[in-house]
Amino acid sequence: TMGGCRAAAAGALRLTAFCTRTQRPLWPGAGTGASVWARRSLSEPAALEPRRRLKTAAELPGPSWFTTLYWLFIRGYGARGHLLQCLQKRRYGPMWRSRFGPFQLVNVASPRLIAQVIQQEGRYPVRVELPHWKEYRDLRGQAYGLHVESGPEWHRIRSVLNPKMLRPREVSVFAPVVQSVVDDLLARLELLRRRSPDGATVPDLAAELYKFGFEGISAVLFETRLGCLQEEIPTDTLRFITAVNDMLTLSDLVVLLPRWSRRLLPFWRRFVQAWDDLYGVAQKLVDQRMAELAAQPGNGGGGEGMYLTYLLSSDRLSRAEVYISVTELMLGGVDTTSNTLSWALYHLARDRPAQNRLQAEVDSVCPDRRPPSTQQLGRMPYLRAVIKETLRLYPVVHGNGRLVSENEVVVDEFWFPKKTQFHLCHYAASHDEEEFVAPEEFLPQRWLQLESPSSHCGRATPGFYRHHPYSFIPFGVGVRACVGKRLAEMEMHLALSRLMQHYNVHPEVGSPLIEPKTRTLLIPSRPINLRFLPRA
Ligand code: HEM
Repeated sequence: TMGGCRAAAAGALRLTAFCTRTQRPLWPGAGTGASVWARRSLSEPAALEPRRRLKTAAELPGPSWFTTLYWLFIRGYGARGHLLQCLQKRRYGPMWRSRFGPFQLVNVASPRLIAQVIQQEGRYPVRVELPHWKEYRDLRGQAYGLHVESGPEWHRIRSVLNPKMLRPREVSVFAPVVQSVVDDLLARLELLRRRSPDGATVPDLAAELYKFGFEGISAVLFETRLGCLQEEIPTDTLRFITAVNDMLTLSDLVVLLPRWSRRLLPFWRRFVQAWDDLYGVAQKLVDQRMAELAAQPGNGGGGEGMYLTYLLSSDRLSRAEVYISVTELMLGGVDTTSNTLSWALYHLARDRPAQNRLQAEVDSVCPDRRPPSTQQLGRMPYLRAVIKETLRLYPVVHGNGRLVSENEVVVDEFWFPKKTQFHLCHYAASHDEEEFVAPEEFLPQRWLQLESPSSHCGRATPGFYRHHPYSFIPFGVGVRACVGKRLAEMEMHLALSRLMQHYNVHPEVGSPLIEPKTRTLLIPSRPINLRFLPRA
């Protein structure tokens, strides 16, 4: 399918583009710099088609900045960015323009259109310019790192980080250390559960799972256990977790506020402080580990050992780049896996048949509560389906970005100049009822081929649950996709399977339904408390 889409996108590019020349861009920023006339060579297939006039961004429907402000601040969509995607899609169709502070956005919310943008993203795709992140890095003289860096420089860093992070075989090297972190998680949940007044409830599960995420990524990076899941949580861990929260909360706000407001309002100062804390903790851990490595005779590189050892021994990153890469990997590893796991458990607790089925699968592959190996995880399709379904309902990255700087982009009958900022509406796409039957329901079985409720005479209706591949891209796609995908999946699969071996999970008595909210990422709007009852 992806090949087909690629061909379709290439076909669209081959069309001769006839755009009306406008003296002044109808939509500020849309036509600047590049010529509005886009002529492309007439190659064979396109020549047969009638000449088509391509429209410009100015012809897209969309709300004014004033209307957006109204939605964000008066109607309360500021913390419900995911629902704003759906609302605007209903109102304007699958592609519309909007403004977010200084950013002019072209929103795309159908998988077909998202695929077209991604397929034209070029060699060095950029998600979004993060001027405030960049400014902070400049202020402190730090390297830019993956999120801020672009072009061949970004690619160089990725090519160092990728090999040991994204190849399944390489990532399975980290399985034993992740298993030991899961041991700690189980012990920690057992302690909390026993200590609670009813002897079962673990309050604010996501908070515990943050520590699991942090310990997991740190164990992989540093080959050292920090003890985040112990009784006494290291102060640096708390500092880091608080700083992640502050930075993510302030990031969207700081970028909207004019510079002059920084002397009057506390936000920029707090944003800088949060980054100082994040970077400071990472730098300290790297330095500690380096001192340990230097003290160990015979441990002089070769890329053996854990991730940091590998990064340092590759010699392709400067020290400053190692610091910022480690900061970013730790940042990526905390909120993402923890919230996804919390939602998965939240739904399993409310869906007894789903939980039974998952437990039965884990028990049959790993009898006697033996911890699963990575090969055994591969034989647990329902486990993987539960995580997928959770990410479909709650994509932590609910909206992604693409700023295509190398070429112009054609999406359906629209032409966009270089440097157009696209907003890829992951949430709207994965909740689209044209793609997913009963999109608001938690139905892990939709990911298992051939299972469908509309089976006829005992035979499943093939394709009942089929969807466009780009309607579900929680980790992004292409060369800029999530670098932590494999590790995140391994962590979530190991933790969830082992939790299922040990506990029956129940909702708190009388607990309300919990909606997600947006705080840069999509997270639960209130703490998820669950009861953990040991399995007989
Ligand atoms: C449930 C777990 C996770 C989800 C859903 C997720 C999702 C994403 C998404 C959607 C992107 C943007 C990709 C794109 O633009 O195409 C991204 C980027 C990134 N993620 Fe993750 N992520 C997860 C876990 C992690 C973990 C555990 C780490 C760290 C080990 C991590 C590190 C990163 C980094 C460093 C980037 C930036 C990559 C670049 O710009 O080149 N993520 N993630």
